[in-house]
Amino acid sequence: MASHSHVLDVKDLTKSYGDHVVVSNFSLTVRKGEAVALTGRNGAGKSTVLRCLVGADRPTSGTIEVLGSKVSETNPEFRRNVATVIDDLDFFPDLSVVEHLDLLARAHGLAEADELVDEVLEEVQLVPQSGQLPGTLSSGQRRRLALATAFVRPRKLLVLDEPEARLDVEGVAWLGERLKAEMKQGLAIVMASHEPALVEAIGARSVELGGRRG
Ligand SMILES: Nc1ncnc2c1ncn2[C@@H]1O[C@H](COP(=O)(O)OP(=O)(O)OP(=O)(O)O)[C@@H](O)[C@H]1O
Repeated sequence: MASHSHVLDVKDLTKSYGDHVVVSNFSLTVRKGEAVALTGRNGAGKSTVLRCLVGADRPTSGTIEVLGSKVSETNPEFRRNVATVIDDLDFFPDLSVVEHLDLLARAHGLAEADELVDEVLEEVQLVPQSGQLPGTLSSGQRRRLALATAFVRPRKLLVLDEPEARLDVEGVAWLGERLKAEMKQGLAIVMASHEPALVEAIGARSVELGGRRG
């Protein structure tokens, strides 16, 4: 698998909802250590592309491969390679912050899960909230928890939908530094973003989506 030069290879992705063509013949390749920012107005199709990349939605036509494997939410190898934060509402209501991170780190069989969870909790500044349930967190804290879930699991491609949303200024700066460090380790990133400062901070290649209105 290490021989694949592209981490992500999207060819001629088209996605329609009924008669509404949201994304038309979209192609993209992303290499190891590279970041791509999907930009474009509200409704341009950014989230639609991201959902297709992670297997949460199916393309109408076209192909998507991650390290040479077709996208499949049920393929363990695909899930080991792709970490995603496209929705921060998907938490178990009765598991605390630390329990969410523990569960993920252990489920993915990461070595030294306890240490990793402690480090990530510290980094996202949720140590004081570690025993709280997701429903009792502020919206920015929930976003930090969502980001933390991506950092306690294996990943070669990170897919993020507006990761800056609801983060304070300091949080956006932290995220930029964290993503840059991940890229140095070889992580490929695809994100949708409305925050030029973040796109610039990580040196992401901008790809504008321009679907028609309506
Ligand atoms: N399940 C669906 N059924 C019908 N139309 C949909 C569905 N999901 C998305 N769309 C439509 O697809 C278009 C693209 O939506 P998408 O969420 O991908 O845009 P976006 O670029 O991420 O926008 P934003 O910047 O507002 O997040 C919109 O016109 C939206 O209404």
